[in-house]
Amino acid sequence: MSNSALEFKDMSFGYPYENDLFMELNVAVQPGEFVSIIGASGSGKSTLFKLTVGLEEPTRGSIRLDGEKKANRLGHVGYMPQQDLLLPWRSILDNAALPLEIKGVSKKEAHKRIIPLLDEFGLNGTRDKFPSELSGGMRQRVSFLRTVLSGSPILLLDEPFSALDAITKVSMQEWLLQQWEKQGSTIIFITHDVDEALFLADRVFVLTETPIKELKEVTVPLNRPRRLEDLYSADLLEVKKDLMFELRSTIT
Ligand SMILES: Nc1ncnc2c1ncn2[C@@H]1O[C@H](COP(=O)(O)OP(=O)(O)OP(=O)(O)O)[C@@H](O)[C@H]1O
Repeated sequence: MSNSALEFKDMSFGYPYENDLFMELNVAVQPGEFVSIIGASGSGKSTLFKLTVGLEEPTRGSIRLDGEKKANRLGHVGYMPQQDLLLPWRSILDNAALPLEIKGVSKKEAHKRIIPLLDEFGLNGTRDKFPSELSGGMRQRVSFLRTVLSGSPILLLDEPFSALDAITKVSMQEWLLQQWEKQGSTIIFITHDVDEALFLADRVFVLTETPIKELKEVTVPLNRPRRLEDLYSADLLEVKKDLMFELRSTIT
């Protein structure tokens, strides 16, 4: 059996002078899986990401990527934030080139690698434009391309579509699923939106009580490729109802 892409093993963590937020948590995400994480504000979603990338370290237990405790997890995990963080003075091509340039690849070589990808990522005709000339959805495509170019097999996406309007959001979700199927990466996706969590993921992890000793887990009863109308199937509505009740019970 292959190693888990990401594994928390008996992992405990609390901020200094605070009670533990996670207590002996055991979670494993398999290679190529799409997992959503959902939870109320303050439930620990961002902290879970900070632990995964190594910005925080567990107080007990371990975090493994591909079966190994890595000293520098930041270099092994791609991160896509809610805001696109594109540099306004750089063209789209130069923005996309940034992760390669940081790794020491020359600008010319980076451009050579990226130009064919622009088309693949639905960014045809944008290479010489600047971020301010692109819609929010297009900017997030560039941001995702940049995350993929980090070369990491595991991608952490932190509410990447929460600032988009409802229609753009749905088309970006469909687009993301196509990209994920093509790339074969492992994706962990934080969201506040139950429909989004269910539409995208194989499994949804729900952050409920604190300290978190286990993640409540829901397997999404949908086949792939996903279709928008699947969100209205009877099985899914039942799961959605349970998730909504679960989340509501966490809000005091
Ligand atoms: N640097 C810190 N020092 C101390 N406590 C912190 C720190 N960062 C977060 N916390 C606390 O840890 C808990 C979890 O915070 P976290 O940001 O992980 O939640 P979240 O689920 O991502 O919330 P949101 O959805 O609002 O982003 C909260 O009670 C928060 O106040």
